[in-house]
Amino acid sequence: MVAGNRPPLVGFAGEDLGYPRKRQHDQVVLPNLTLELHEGERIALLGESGAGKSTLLAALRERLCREAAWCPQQHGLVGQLSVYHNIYMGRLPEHSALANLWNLVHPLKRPWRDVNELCELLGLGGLAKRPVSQLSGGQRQRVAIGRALYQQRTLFLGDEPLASVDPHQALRLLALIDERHATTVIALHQRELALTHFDRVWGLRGGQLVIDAPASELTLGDLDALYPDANDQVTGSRDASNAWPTQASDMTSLPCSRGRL
Ligand SMILES: Nc1ncnc2c1ncn2[C@@H]1O[C@H](COP(=O)(O)OP(=O)(O)OP(=O)(O)O)[C@@H](O)[C@H]1O
Repeated sequence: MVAGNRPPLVGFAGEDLGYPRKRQHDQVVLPNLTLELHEGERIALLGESGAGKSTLLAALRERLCREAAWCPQQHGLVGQLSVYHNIYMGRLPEHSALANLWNLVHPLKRPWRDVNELCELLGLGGLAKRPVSQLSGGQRQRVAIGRALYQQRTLFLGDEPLASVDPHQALRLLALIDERHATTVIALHQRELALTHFDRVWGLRGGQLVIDAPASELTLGDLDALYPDANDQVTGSRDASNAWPTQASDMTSLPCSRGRL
């Protein structure tokens, strides 16, 4: 989407992002960062492990506060609690303490219905009562996405929310996220997906934002440059074993349906 002349939702102008340290110098991960996020943009955030994706997402989250739904890298789920209760947690602050306590034992009618509908869309139909500790990695990932969707915000920030799901599920989940959020910033490592399903790419390397460009103007080779090991891999070609479908309609396999300085 073209940002036009509208002011950004959030922007950094030559700012240092990183982590404060006691009795030492602060650790700056992304020095002198300048970027803007505009309403309606779908941003793929790429970079090798340790490049600073989580650091940037944490800074965006801090700025956007309650405007943004948040899907963390470590999921942050409570294993002993059911899928329902973990997804319900997305809106815990909206209910009274008494309602939340009651809901632990007797799920509230409307949230129970809404969460079950969401579970169907996420391919978790029939699992609402199951403890999260008894789910597969991909199912847990979908619960974490479900909890973020249940927050019902206009913005979605996700730290590798598609890391544990297969390519077909990833497309369906992305479609769900896009359907419910006007603006998204998603960290991921799937370069093809970044080019085919996002408007814009932010690429981090060596503490710098080295790519900030429309996806349509980039090639796989451009994204390879973000990864020092890329020379060992296939560049610009598609291995049939990990090729991404390009349309959500290509999918058939889903069972149902840190602080700034
Ligand atoms: N809480 C923290 N305190 C201090 N340094 C941190 C903290 N979290 C991360 N770092 C450091 O900041 C740098 C960037 O980490 P970050 O988690 O943002 O990278 P990333 O791109 O998200 O990596 P990954 O793909 O592995 O999740 C790394 O050097 C990391 O060691």
